[in-house]
Amino acid sequence: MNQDQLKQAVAKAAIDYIQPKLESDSIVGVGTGSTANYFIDYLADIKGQFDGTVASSEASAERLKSHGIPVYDLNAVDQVVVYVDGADETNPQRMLIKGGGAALTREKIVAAVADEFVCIADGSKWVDVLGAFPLPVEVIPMARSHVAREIVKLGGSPVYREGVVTDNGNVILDVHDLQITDPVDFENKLNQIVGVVTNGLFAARNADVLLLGTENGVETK
Ligand SMILES: O=C[C@H](O)[C@H](O)[C@H](O)COP(=O)(O)O
Repeated sequence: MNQDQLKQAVAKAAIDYIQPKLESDSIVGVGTGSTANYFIDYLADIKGQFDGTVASSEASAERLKSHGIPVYDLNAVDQVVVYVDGADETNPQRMLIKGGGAALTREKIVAAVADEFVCIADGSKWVDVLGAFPLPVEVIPMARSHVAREIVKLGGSPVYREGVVTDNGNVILDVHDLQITDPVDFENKLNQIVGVVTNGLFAARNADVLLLGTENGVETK
């Protein structure tokens, strides 16, 4: 199977995983990216088995609405029963790097609210040590140079993602040359830099379940 087929396989597996947990008043958290897009398309097949969704990006909200799936403001819901999203990297502890599509902050918010976080990823995302994928950091625009200098002090090489503005009106620095041996510590250190909104490490709040697409099928980690 190619990478696209693996993404479809894990998206379908996520539907099978969440379906028994859904009730007529359930709210499903929906992530962002190409794998999440497959999940959205499969979710359309079971609409009516849950109330609606909250989305981690404007793009996902639009895709959900195009399928006739209700999308709620997160402030208007009491509970998100499950959050399903892709990742750019995952380690064996289900700690993740996310934000390749610049949606990391809203993704982290929905993940924080959700009772359960199900990550769906093709096998190319599996690593022993996080950091080969440049770590996205969302930054308030006026703090960009300050944050970049502070990241250099932490041993990273920040690169401004030209032309990208997040759904929150901010910019992204992608941090290269990392080998993140203590993800919770590094996530916290980055978040303490003034001007950082958040970073793409999902370590303090890792995924509860990982559905990993491999040549041998979808493995549950
Ligand atoms: O900001 C984007 C998200 O974190 C995505 O979940 C991540 O980049 C993975 O995207 P894809 O499923 O397209 O590989």
